[in-house]
Amino acid sequence: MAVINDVNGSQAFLLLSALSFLLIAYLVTSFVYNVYFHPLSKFPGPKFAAYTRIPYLRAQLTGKLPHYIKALHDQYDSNVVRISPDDLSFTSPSAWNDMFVLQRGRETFQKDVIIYGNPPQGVHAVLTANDADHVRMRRILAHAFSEKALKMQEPLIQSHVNILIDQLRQCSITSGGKVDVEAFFRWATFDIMGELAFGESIDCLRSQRHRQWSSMIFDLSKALVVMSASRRYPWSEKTLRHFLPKQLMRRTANNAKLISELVDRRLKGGNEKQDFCSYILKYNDEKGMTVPEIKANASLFMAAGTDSSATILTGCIYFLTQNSNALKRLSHEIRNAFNTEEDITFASTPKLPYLRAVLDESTRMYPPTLAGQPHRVPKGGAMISGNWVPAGVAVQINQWAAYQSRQNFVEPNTFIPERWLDDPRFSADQRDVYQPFSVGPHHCIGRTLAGAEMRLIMCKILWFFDLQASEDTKTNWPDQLVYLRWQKTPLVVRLTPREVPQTE
Ligand code: HEM
Repeated sequence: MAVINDVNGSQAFLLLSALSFLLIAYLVTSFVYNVYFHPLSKFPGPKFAAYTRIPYLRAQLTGKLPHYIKALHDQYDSNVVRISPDDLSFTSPSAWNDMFVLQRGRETFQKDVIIYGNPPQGVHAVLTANDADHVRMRRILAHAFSEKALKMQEPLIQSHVNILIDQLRQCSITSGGKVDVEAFFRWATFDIMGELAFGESIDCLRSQRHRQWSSMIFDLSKALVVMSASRRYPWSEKTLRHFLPKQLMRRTANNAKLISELVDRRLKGGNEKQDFCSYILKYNDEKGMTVPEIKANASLFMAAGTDSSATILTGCIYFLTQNSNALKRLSHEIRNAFNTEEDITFASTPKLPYLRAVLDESTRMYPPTLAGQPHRVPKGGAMISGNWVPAGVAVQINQWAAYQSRQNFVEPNTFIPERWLDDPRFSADQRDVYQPFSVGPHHCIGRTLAGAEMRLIMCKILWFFDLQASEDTKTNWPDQLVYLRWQKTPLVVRLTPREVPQTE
């Protein structure tokens, strides 16, 4: 009996030893291959990141992905780094065109489905649609985002900006001047986009009813990051889904239902409003969009067209409160450009050069789009910024890392609007790398709208109020985690209503 046990024991020992040996051999071989022989081994980056995705996933799940990518670009002093076994990050200006602009004879770079995932109910909006569907949807949507449409939409947007100003005034009176502008900008941009996407107000500024919707975006983007990390491994996607907060999942489902009802109501409502649907209905022919696609796009507008502008506006207020010269110069420019409030319009505000510089510099310091837009290199490979990259590799441009790079900007970590005004101190700035709205066929369709909205809001705020930091303004406010978007915390500043010239 003892002999049999000994034989079994030694067989088990041999088996275990063989398995351990195979495992070690596999780990060593894959390390040596990934680090020294992989087609990406020529790119700079840490050996551990070349070997395993663990550092990337850790950064992603702890809300520090842009920080991780920026640190690697700084450490290797390079505008291309290998951030995981098959991911490259670029911060060079030419990478934008090389990746996103159509090139004859080359297939397009496709969005990395591991990151973007598949849409609920399988209906894609314009952002993730395949090339043919993208062209079809974009053709219809272009009418709703044209200069002409924007002109017609101005009264709607002005009315919401006026509500914002009234609400800020009331809040500043009741709270001794202290106002959390982060919340107000989020509510205002939701109200404006609700009006344009559904033809009715979500009314976050005046009522509590839908405010939860606007604050939910932060939790939702965390959940999206967890899901996208989990898609890396087939076993983890289904498992991790069970750990997402049930309340968030319930609220997301309720939201989707609400969006669907709002679109249904709008589609029944005819064509007299100046919102997006009026254009979609007018130009929707047999090659147009289906109702589920209209709903998917309405949902995208609420996600893409609200927090992005609100982030730049909040960042802009923060940087102005920390830079008294810039605040003084901008207040002076705005208050001298107009005679009365009525002069502040979509047509007049682009004429203010310092305002443009302040908004660009706020966007450079605190860009709202932080996902890096990971895309896969198409069949046949591609040249990106002078580097040959094989097919299938995931490539991205992380805007924050690119804008904070000393290879691209002089004094990159300092807020200096003058750099956008041809100040010779900044002649070495690589301004071409600054593409907050991306380039190519998928560039932001709401770019003109966002610019008009942000200029209007900034002008009206500095027209009606004196702005100052308050004792509650955190001086390190932008030190925030990132889950696709900055996880913004309240920004409490002092707004004091000022005497303004009255309309005759
Ligand atoms: C300052 C504010 C904004 C910034 C910085 C911004 C930035 C961007 C960027 C970088 C993209 C490309 C995303 C990608 O390819 O993965 C994009 C796409 C898009 N944006 Fe914006 N956006 C802003 C405001 C808006 C607004 C107000 C709307 C209005 C609804 C909007 C609607 C869209 C849509 C629909 C797309 C997808 C376009 C396509 O795939 O063809 N954005 N935006």
